[in-house]
Amino acid sequence: MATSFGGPTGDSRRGVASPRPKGREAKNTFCRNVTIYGHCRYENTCPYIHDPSKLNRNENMKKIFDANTPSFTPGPLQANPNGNLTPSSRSAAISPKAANAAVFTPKSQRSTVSTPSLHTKEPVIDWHHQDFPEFVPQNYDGQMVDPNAPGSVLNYQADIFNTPATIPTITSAGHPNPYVQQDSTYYPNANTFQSSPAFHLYWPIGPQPTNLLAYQRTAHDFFIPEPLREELQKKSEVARQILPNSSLPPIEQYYSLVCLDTAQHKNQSLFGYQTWVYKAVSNKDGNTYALRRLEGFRLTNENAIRSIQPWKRVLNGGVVTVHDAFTTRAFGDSSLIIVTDYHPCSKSLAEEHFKTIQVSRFHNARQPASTHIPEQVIWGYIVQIASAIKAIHGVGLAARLITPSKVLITSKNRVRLNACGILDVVQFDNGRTLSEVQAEDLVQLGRLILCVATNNATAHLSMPKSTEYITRSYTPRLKECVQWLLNPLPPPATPATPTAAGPAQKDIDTFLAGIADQFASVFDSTLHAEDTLVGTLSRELESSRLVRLLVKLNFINERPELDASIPVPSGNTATPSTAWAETGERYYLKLFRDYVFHQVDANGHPVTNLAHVLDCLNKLDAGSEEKVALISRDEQNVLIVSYRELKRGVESAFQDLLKAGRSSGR
Ligand SMILES: Nc1ncnc2c1ncn2[C@@H]1O[C@H](COP(=O)(O)OP(=O)(O)OP(=O)(O)O)[C@@H](O)[C@H]1O
Repeated sequence: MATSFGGPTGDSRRGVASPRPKGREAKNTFCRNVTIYGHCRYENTCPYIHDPSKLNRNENMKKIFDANTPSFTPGPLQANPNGNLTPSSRSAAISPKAANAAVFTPKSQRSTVSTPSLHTKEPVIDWHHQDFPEFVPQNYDGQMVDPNAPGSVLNYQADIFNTPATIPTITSAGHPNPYVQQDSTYYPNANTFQSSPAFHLYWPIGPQPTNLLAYQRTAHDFFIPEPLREELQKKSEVARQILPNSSLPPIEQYYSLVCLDTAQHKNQSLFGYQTWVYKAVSNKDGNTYALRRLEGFRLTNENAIRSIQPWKRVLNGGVVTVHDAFTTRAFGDSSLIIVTDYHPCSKSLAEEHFKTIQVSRFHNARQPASTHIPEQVIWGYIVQIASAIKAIHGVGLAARLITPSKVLITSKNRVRLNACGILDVVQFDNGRTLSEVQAEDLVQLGRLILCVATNNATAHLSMPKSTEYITRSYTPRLKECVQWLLNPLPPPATPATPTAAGPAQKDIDTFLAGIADQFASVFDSTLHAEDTLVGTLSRELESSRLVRLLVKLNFINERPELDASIPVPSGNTATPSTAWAETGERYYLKLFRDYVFHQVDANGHPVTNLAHVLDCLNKLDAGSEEKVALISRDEQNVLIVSYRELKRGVESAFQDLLKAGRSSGR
């Protein structure tokens, strides 16, 4: 393709020199760079005329520079009683239908600048214009229409903090969502997006990286950070993994079981049964769940299995949500199945912090890993688990199993209590009171912290050694916290210990009050993490918006089967039309595609500039009034259109496609 951004408009972005005019032509031809950009970079060498007074007023010139020719400059906006800003004078504004009157005929050999004109005598292109409600950005120019005085305009730019009450709602009415205007087959549930923010304020939220060089910033600025992308993709991949020749049977509505628990040695001491953990997909909702199977469990009391019901209502960020419990014979025995949320790529605290070594052929043991765990990480665990315990105790339950192998790390420093509710079923009649098992939760938390901090799964069995390690490696605050949790009775009150905050009792509320300062610090870290994620999300929002636009453009551009015509239904009968031919609005779009993606530099080398692409697509999506010079592939014609007209063309063409698709019953 001989795409070049030359011609008299060659002054444009790529700085390509004008092609040589033929003979006398230049003498009477006004330079298009001046017409389009107001100046010509190559004035010294460019053979075209740059001073309008020197121009021969022949017929041709009159046609281009006729004073009566309406200009593209939008007229001043005026507020109408509905609160919309509209052109003050119809004649001064460009009607969207002006695009219909484009004199541009790409197949012709004319080489003059074709400026859409309302007074053109050229035959009107067969453009099946649709009457779409066009999105007109409103209320962004510091001007708002005063609802109390229709027609008057408020200026709220001066003090945005003091005027919101007087600003008419910047809500769904003031910030129409681009997706709402789309056809519902393309954007199902489009109406649910009503309250999304202004879509044409394409400015990244949050701090900008300043110490990066331009070439380093491009991808970094626009896309999701690499580690996060990798983590999310890995999780998605793991969640979708299946075993093609698996012999595991489907259980109830759960199928595609994959065993997550690959350890040969099964620890039966926690539940009293051999356990297995599977990932499975539910055919009811398509979601993936974790199923824990207790092999050989026999249900002797119907009420036991019902004790899982209150756990379904524990929805806490620190607890792996429990969904169901039932018994099954699908494995050839009688097994208890507990269904919980599945967290792909998660590890238990034991897997993370204790190394597993094979002691004998049948027995593995967890050994200390060598790494020292930073105190902030430990406080993060304490705060998250304590808040989970608070939620559990708050509904009259007890976690009952807070051990390193049953606390899951689901993402960086995010922990959740796993296997909750299982002991309530399997030890239903054990006769322990609620306060006993709740007090036991605090002791188990103390033990867990001790083991994790010392990197030793059996640290609680050698207390003096472990306490000495904690004294050496961590602050007295952490040591006091662990001691308070482990002691059966509260220790003597000191200002730093939780007992200082209340009466001498040992419950989760007293503990939370005692570690309030750590809560504040963990909460602050969480807020920072959230800010970062929201910033990332806002970037991805832009990406997803542009993907939709790109998909639309690609639906429209150069459809081979529609190159000559497309059946456009008129009334009930489909009539053939030439609307898809390259003389309609699609021709603009095709040239626009060249302008965005197929630019070449002065040497004819491809330009792959992501910023240029994003800039153009953002303007197209916003329907900006800015004009763009599109050059035909044979370089003989230049077409000047605004992004707004291009956007209208995209909408119109896309609607035609949807109608054609529906009429063919697809
Ligand atoms: N809800 C879940 N979502 C994702 N993975 C899970 C879930 N529950 C457990 N797992 C994973 O399944 C594996 C086995 O879990 P399990 O609780 O049996 O731990 P374990 O280390 O085998 O403990 P034990 O020593 O008691 O056998 C672990 O790797 C754990 O990360």
